[in-house]
Amino acid sequence: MTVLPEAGDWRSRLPWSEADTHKHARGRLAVVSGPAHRTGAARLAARAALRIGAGLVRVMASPAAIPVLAASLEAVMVEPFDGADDLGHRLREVDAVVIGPAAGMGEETVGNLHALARTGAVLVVDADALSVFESHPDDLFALLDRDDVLTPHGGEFVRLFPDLADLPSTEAAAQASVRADAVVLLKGHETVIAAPDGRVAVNPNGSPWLATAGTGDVLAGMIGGLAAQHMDSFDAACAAAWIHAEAARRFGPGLIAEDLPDLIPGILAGLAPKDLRPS
Ligand SMILES: NC(=O)C1=CN([C@@H]2O[C@H](COP(=O)(O)OP(=O)(O)OC[C@H]3O[C@@H](n4cnc5c(N)ncnc54)[C@H](OP(=O)(O)O)[C@@H]3O)[C@@H](O)[C@H]2O)[C@@H](O)CC1
Ligand SMILES: Nc1ncnc2c1ncn2[C@@H]1O[C@H](COP(=O)(O)OP(=O)(O)O)[C@@H](O)[C@H]1O
Repeated sequence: MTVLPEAGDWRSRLPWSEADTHKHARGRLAVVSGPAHRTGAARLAARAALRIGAGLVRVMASPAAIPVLAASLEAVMVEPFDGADDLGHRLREVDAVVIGPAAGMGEETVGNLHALARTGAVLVVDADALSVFESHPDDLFALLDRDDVLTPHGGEFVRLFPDLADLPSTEAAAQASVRADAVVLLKGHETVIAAPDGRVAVNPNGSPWLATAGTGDVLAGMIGGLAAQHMDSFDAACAAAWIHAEAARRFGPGLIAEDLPDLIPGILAGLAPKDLRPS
């Protein structure tokens, strides 16, 4: 088991911009939104993904949700889709997708995940897109590639891996990752990240200020944003967990999820190579 040091092994693998880059090359991420009255979670994830460096971020939504999203997003783009096949078609050239935050517990979420699995993008699967598979978790695992990332909190973990839930969290995450054949980030006061090749890390800087609604949605966006920049998925999950907790630690009392994305640049500035730091 590897316990991450303060700015762990992933630090040297953070995706810093090349001089000749452009927004498409910096990484294209999509976030699938919930319906019109449940768009906040996708917006949190999308903003976090931009702040962590993805070059181009789109929120995909039903036509009814578009006016709500368009009224509250600027740099994040908004795009309607009409059913799962259309979603998969529109996202055939993205690098990573976040699905689950407030996505809904219906067959629509299952269908969307099936379509996204065919795109080849790295999938960050969170919240409802995990819980909807409670009675048939193997169907979810069959859709995943090894570089996809599952991000359950404790309640979601029990739904997918009921027989592992009483194990110590490192062992539980490690076994879950092998079973799902994907990266598993098990959220909690001590977040554990496991990859199917046996890597396991415990995030060292957790902050209880994160125990507030929507912070997990931000984390999903951060992982997606790093994966979209072609960072290895396990490293992306480790880096995102550390930066996320560091943001909460620096902000302290009164933190709400909306605060987190705008704290990311200051943390990245401290991790950047000297020539890329703000002057
Ligand atoms: N701004 C927005 O739009 C936001 C939208 N959001 C969206 O809302 C939806 C519901 O999200 P959710 O996380 O509350 O959902 P869900 O897992 O169904 O129920 C929670 C139940 O599970 C249990 N539980 C056990 N362990 C747990 C743990 N470690 N952490 C948490 N729960 C744990 C616990 O049961 P208990 O143990 O208390 O019996 C609890 O009652 C989902 O779509 C999400 O994306 C949110 O992201 C917030 C911001
Ligand atoms: N007591 C705690 N100490 C440290 N981190 C916590 C604590 N409680 C929750 N967190 C973190 O807060 C985030 C909550 O995510 P999640 O439960 O998915 O919330 P939401 O669905 O509301 O976005 C996770 O990153 C989790 O690790």
